[in-house]
Amino acid sequence: MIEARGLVKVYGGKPQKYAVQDISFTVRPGKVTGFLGPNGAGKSTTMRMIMGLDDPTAGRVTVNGRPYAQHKAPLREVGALLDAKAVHTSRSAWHHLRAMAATHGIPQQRIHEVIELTGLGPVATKRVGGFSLGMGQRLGIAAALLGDPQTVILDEPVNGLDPEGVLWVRNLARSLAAEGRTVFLSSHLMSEMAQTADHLIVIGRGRIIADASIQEILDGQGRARTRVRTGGPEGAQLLGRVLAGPGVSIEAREGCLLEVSGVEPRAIAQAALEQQVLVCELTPLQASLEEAYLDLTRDEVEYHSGALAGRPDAPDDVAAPAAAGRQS
Ligand SMILES: Nc1ncnc2c1ncn2[C@@H]1O[C@H](COP(=O)(O)OP(=O)(O)OP(=O)(O)O)[C@@H](O)[C@H]1O
Repeated sequence: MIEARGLVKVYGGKPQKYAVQDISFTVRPGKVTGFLGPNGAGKSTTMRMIMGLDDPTAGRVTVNGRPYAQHKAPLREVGALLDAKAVHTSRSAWHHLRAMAATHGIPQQRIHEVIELTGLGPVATKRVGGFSLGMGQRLGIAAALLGDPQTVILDEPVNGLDPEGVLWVRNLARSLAAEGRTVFLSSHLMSEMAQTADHLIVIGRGRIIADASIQEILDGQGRARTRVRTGGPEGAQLLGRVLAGPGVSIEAREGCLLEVSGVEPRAIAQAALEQQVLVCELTPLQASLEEAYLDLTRDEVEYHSGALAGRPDAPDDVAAPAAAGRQS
């Protein structure tokens, strides 16, 4: 279990930079919790504070009831992959893990287990300097699991991995959670988190903007739309005019097809009945998770892409690709 209360991190310089601004959250055991946010949102800073690598400017964070530094055997409580490149490149994977195990009183048998678990067997005696990105990530995860910790923290674990590697990390995270461990993974990709996490904590510009299950995040968008297909274009036009009003958005897709938000499907059916408009289809559409995420973080991204920068409508445009990919 990870508990953060009133956590603040300010970096020096002028002006001072709030990397994390008064955040509180709990990461519970038995679940995969995704820590999701755009680049520069404060994910790595938060994870570094959890691991005692950065001191909070204010607030407190504990792992399994205590600050990291107060655990007698921290590697057995919490294992983390924060920077996969932070290893001696001249050492072999085996030597890297053995050095860690030796300083933490971990038996050699456990080194064999994590090498087996992470598929590093064939390269265990090779120099880490020659490792591919994927092998480096696997070694970082092996190191995180070395102490058989109750809590596992992985910062962007699928970054740079091939599809097989991504699937492997996903399955590993899920199986660790199924064993009752606390699993906390960061990512800036909703598509990845949607397939791995049970619960999401969304951060933007150092503030928590959502802390909920995936379903709750979808439900909370309030952007439910309804696809309405009428018997002919005149009916669609008439219905569009009747439904129009404050808070209602109506998009004409084709002659006979409307997408309506801000009106319940039943009220649409009622209006069609009153106007004697034949309705051939009335389908509730749910916002995609990607769309929900873009909506949540629209104002929280540090930098929009160059092509959009400077345009007054930039934040709205950022959501356009997801809107185009809406699923029914
Ligand atoms: N050592 C530092 N000194 C000054 N500013 C920093 C430092 N580390 C991080 N920051 C700033 O704090 C903010 C949060 O950074 P952080 O790395 O925690 O974000 P992140 O969500 O992990 O982003 P990314 O996905 O890009 O890694 C950013 O604006 C970053 O530039």
